[in-house]
Amino acid sequence: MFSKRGCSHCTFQNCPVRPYAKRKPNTKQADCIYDCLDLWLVKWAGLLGDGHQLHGISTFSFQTWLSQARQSKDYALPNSSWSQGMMDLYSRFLEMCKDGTWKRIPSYTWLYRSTQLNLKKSLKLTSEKERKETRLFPRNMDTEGVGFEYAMFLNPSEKRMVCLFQPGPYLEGHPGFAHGGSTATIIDSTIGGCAIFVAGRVMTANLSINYRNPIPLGSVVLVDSKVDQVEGRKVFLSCQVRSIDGQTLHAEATALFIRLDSTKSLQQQMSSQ
Ligand SMILES: CCCCCCCC(=O)SCCNC(=O)CCNC(=O)[C@H](O)C(C)(C)COP(=O)(O)OP(=O)(O)OC[C@H]1O[C@@H](n2cnc3c(N)ncnc32)[C@H](O)[C@@H]1OP(=O)(O)O
Repeated sequence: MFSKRGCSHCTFQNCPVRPYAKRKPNTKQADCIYDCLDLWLVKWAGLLGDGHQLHGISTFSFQTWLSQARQSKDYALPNSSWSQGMMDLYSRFLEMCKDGTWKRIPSYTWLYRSTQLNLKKSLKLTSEKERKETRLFPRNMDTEGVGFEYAMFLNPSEKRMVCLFQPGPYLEGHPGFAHGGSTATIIDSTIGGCAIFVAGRVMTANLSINYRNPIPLGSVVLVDSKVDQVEGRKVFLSCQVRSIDGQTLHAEATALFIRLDSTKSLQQQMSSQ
């Protein structure tokens, strides 16, 4: 994707602009760099194939591309902030995906894109514009490694979802340890993801957590959740948070999720309460 030579027009190193990209007549070098960055975002977001020319890209607003790029970026892929422990665990689960037992769950800045549920018609809580301006809470930081670094894997036959979680320095509670609220967030997200795959549109009605041992910032823990029972619209789940070696139990939780009324939009559901 990247031209090793850099852009012949703006000299931006590692510029993705291909040799075929033509600098528009009378374009200043700074403008050219801006075009190149726009194109880089387009490429990064996988929004255009190789045959597309630079020409015309600059007519799109940078903010629009940034928003689309964010929504299209899969945040559950390894990045340079992942520790060796995180990488090893990730590789272990990827290996288990090969026979189809486990599935890697991509993660975007919008929940329902992550869960691949087609809820476009029923989810009318936010307009398209509002949706672009909101972000899934655990994916609200762009800088890699400072907040929630996590990747989830689903075992559909066991109705089980695991989450590899590496809390960064912005999640600090007591010095050096993850804030209990961040632990609750990752538990809720993991259990919630599991409930969504089993029951569709759900919301957390109850989440009960026992904190057993603090989680050091930068360490890697495994959040392991499963569906225990489904009774009508109620989905009961449980979860344990353990160190990679399984020796330390950091937290355990139980939760109740309620499947939302499928005949109503989320907005109708909310306004009827
Ligand atoms: C991958 C990332 C995943 C991210 C997941 C994130 C999940 C979240 O954070 S969701 C946000 C936090 N949750 C909320 O804001 C939910 C707020 N609560 C609500 O909106 C509603 O109370 C809601 C939707 C849960 C239930 O409302 P409603 O659909 O009207 O159900 P309702 O008729 O009251 O109750 C249905 C049944 O559940 C039971 N129930 C409802 N709430 C509870 C509760 N807290 N405890 C025990 N039972 C309950 C009721 O007693 C009833 O039981 P039964 O059928 O036996 O009489």
